[in-house]
Amino acid sequence: MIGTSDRLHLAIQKSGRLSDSSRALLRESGLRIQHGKNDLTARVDNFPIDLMLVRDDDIPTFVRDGVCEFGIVGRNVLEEFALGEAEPAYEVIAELGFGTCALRVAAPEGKAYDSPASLAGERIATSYPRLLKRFLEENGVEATVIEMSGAVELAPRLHIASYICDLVSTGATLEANGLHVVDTVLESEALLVRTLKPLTPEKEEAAEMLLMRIRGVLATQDSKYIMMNAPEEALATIGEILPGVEAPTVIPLAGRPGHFAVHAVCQESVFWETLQKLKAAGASAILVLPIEKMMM
Ligand SMILES: Nc1ncnc2c1ncn2[C@@H]1O[C@H](COP(=O)(O)OP(=O)(O)OP(=O)(O)O)[C@@H](O)[C@H]1O
Ligand SMILES: O=P(O)(O)OC[C@H]1O[C@H](OP(=O)(O)OP(=O)(O)O)[C@H](O)[C@@H]1O
Ligand SMILES: [Mg+2]
Repeated sequence: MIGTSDRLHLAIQKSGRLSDSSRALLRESGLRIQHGKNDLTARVDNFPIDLMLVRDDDIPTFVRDGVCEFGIVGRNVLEEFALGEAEPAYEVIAELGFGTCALRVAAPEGKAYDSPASLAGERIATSYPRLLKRFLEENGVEATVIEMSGAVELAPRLHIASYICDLVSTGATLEANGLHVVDTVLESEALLVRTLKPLTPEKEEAAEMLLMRIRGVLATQDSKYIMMNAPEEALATIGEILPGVEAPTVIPLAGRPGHFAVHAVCQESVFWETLQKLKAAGASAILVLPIEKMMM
């Protein structure tokens, strides 16, 4: 019997860009999320885990201190935090494929930029001072970093800074503010992180079960089950075309000597071009099916 103290704690963003996808990933991993008496925690009724619904900035601290054994947070927030720490504070368990964005340097239209050297002596506004300072240091550039907690895109117009360093996804915010990308400081996506503090055996067991399920969900996201029929002479070529397949299953077709059914799990995207190549190689009746669950 698992008691309350043996429940894991997973910190996710309460409300913002990562919230919906974080919850969706947990739901797909089979976790039934219940809302608690307040909005700051959510209990999972079929797994020994409680969710902590917090500001994303607090997640690295909670994971470092072991208050939460796990957290889902953007690489940008995590690395900015880590640069202020003397020792490693967490382990990255998985890249989650959502919250994709990049920390980029941008300049007003018409402002010249050839290389990081163009930033020398300039003022750059950002909410990520440590990551920006590391980028400047790595490029041997001295510039003034102006820290802002938000609305960084306004800095050039307010004459606070001549460049900005902020998160960009579609680029629409930059464009709306008359700015364009000139360089990249960090590519980011949501990460699952784990504390380095040791867990009790009960928590360790639950943690391993959770990770196996999350890895299974991530593995199915790009994977497809592919089936086709093919003559024997086409089998070798088909094996080379199938993306991300180590060993397809090859089964003789009843009543059709020399013909086989080929089944395989493709762990990479299957494009129309792949199907056309398979057909040209001699495959027929090609089916591509989604995979609902997977445990490796
Ligand atoms: N435009 C974007 N597209 C995709 N992902 C983004 C984008 N902007 C930010 N992100 C990612 O989502 C994370 C959360 O972004 P959000 O804007 O919701 O944070 P926030 O305003 O700091 O929220 P909080 O209130 O939790 O502090 C970012 O740290 C980053 O990893
Ligand atoms: O390139 P885009 O697709 O336009 O996205 C970039 C914007 O998204 C983020 O802000 P967000 O909208 O999350 O608001 P926030 O600054 O209040 O966190 C980021 O700080 C940029 O302002
Ligand atoms: Mg935040």
